[in-house]
Amino acid sequence: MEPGSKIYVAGHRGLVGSAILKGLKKRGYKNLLLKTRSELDLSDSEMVRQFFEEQKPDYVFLAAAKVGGIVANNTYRADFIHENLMIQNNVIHYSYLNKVKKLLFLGSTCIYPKNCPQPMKEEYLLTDTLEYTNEPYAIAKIAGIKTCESYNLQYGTNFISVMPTNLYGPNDNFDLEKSHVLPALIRKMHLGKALENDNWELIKKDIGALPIEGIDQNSEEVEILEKLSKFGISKKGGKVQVEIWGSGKPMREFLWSEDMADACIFIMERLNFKDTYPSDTPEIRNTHINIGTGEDISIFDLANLIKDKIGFTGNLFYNDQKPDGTLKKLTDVSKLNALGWKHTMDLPNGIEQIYDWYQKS
Ligand SMILES: NC(=O)C1=CN([C@@H]2O[C@H](COP(=O)(O)OP(=O)(O)OC[C@H]3O[C@@H](n4cnc5c(N)ncnc54)[C@H](OP(=O)(O)O)[C@@H]3O)[C@@H](O)[C@H]2O)C=CC1
Ligand SMILES: C[C@H]1O[C@H](OP(=O)(O)OP(=O)(O)OC[C@H]2O[C@@H](n3cnc4c(=O)[nH]c(N)nc43)[C@H](O)[C@@H]2O)[C@@H](O)[C@@H](O)C1=O
Repeated sequence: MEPGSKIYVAGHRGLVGSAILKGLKKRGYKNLLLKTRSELDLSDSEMVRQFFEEQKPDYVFLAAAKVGGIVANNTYRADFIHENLMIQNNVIHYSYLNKVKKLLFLGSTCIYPKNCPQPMKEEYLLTDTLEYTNEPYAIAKIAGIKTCESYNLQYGTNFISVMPTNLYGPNDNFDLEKSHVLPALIRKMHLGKALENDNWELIKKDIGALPIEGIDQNSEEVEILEKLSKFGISKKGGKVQVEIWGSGKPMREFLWSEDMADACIFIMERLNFKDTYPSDTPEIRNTHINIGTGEDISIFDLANLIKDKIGFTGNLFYNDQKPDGTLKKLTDVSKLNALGWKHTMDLPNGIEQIYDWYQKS
């Protein structure tokens, strides 16, 4: 990429897109093409066609998608497969027709088989059945990787796919039901601590800044308390309890979003699709690159780490009526590390930074 290249970041207000935008600006890229969802709905093929024909971007970071945590994936199954297929089909196809020089597509480690050997190497994709809770999303993402691969092989495009682990950072989704575990636990324990201190000003400020479905910040405190308990934050006999979904046993690997963005830009600046493809097998399963830290932590330990960092002193209750999902999905990052990239942010520091960010925003 040249300093003046026209670079389109799709989804630039989301967790990953905003970090990519920040990273590109930091490196001096100035010709950045940005559209909000209301300006350009990427699931609308006519709008996408017009946009690419008019704007002719040189490079595309495809960070727009329908994204959510385990319960959102399991509940809105049709939306996750439909919207993701629409967005990626439109963006990839019109990138090809308009001669985009390079495109980066984002998969996710949850699309490896449910019982994948650990750590997960790139070639383990499509070797076994998927985790049920996110199967529709995973199938859309696998289709995205295979779309890029097929356009490269048939049309000679230069579309690269990466496979990020669970991400967190500024501009994450802090919804109590639809978000991923790390932002959800930050918010639940932040509210739990406020409840321990009877800090209703803070609780109402939090709900005002980021509405919780069905809760009016101006309601009576007893009513707010009753409704918060439906989201797993409750107070009984003076003791506050925060609910953790599942058994606490699943292991997850967490990568700071700005490290993820750095890896994406690193790959776009240095690699072509051929560098990421195996040269010796007709059965291509590993045309993508894992992005992660190579280290994981149990949800139990994560919850206690967040509890300590926030200073919440109440109880944690493990609700086995909520799904655990995949028990382990640790990336093998040797391919990326061998290219010279490694993450910089460790989890304890990342949690401190994201909690700071959350309190200020
Ligand atoms: N978060 C994670 O832990 C992981 C994420 N990924 C992948 O990274 C990518 C980005 O995810 P993340 O940043 O977390 O997601 P976010 O939900 O934070 O951001 C997604 C972005 O996509 C935009 N978007 C969604 N639908 C449309 C549409 N129809 N038209 C235009 N824009 C749209 C959203 O816009 P708006 O805000 O206006 O709705 C938002 O800016 C995804 O491909 C995801 O699968 C992979 C692994 C883990
Ligand atoms: C990134 C990845 O994200 C999704 O997969 P996931 O890793 O299972 O996502 P998660 O962050 O929602 O949960 C991780 C673990 O944590 C537990 N857990 C505890 N308490 C809360 C809680 O309060 N909220 C959430 N969300 N999870 C909780 C939860 O039960 C699970 O065991 C995919 O669907 C897929 O879309 C994908 O790509």
